[in-house]
Amino acid sequence: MIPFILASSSPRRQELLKQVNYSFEIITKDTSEQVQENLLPEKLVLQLANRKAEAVFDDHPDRIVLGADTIVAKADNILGKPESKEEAFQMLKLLSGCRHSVYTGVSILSRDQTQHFYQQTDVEMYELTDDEIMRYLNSGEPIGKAGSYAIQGLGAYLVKEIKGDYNNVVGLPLAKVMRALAAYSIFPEDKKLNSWKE
Ligand SMILES: Cc1cn([C@H]2C[C@H](O)[C@@H](COP(=O)(O)OP(=O)(O)OP(=O)(O)O)O2)c(=O)[nH]c1=O
Repeated sequence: MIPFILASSSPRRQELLKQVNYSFEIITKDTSEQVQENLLPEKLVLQLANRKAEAVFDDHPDRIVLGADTIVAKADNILGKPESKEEAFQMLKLLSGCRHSVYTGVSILSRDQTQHFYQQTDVEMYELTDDEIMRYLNSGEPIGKAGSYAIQGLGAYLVKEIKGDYNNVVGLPLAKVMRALAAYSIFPEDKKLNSWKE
């Protein structure tokens, strides 16, 4: 099995793919996160995911390369990763007591085929007091997380309900990704998974 390239430095994406025994190697390249204004969230994540995948694919045109991007959207507000504690506070204040959507775009490039897709998961947060937000910020967890929270960590405390794929909120719509990768015959061959045949 030839490992594919994960063009992402996100530890969450790496964990999710390890969880299902995929063989992959991580190669990343810095790309700009600048996009034109007023882009729909789904278009935005697709554009950024494709940019990340393309930058690596250009150097490795004979490989399968997967890029992804996650953002949080509430009405017209698009929330990426916070650049400061103050910005993280504002984001959580905006999300408090409301519903928002998490979008992850995925781009899988190879010489033979190209696949682009996105997934949307709707999340409702509990009403948060300023004190709760401050205590959460002090944990340091919001750094590097779209929307300033991590559902898989202490951020679980903030989330009342979700509708859709949980893994998509963490950073990768795993079911869709596995189904897309099945097209390349690189399904995990872990003996433990098919030991019932022996
Ligand atoms: C909403 C949410 C986001 N996140 C994370 C997933 C992503 O790592 C991050 C969004 O940032 P991204 O820009 O999508 O990814 P990244 O900068 O971490 O990695 P790379 O650009 O190299 O691919 O937010 C969580 O871990 N948990 C959550 O609940």
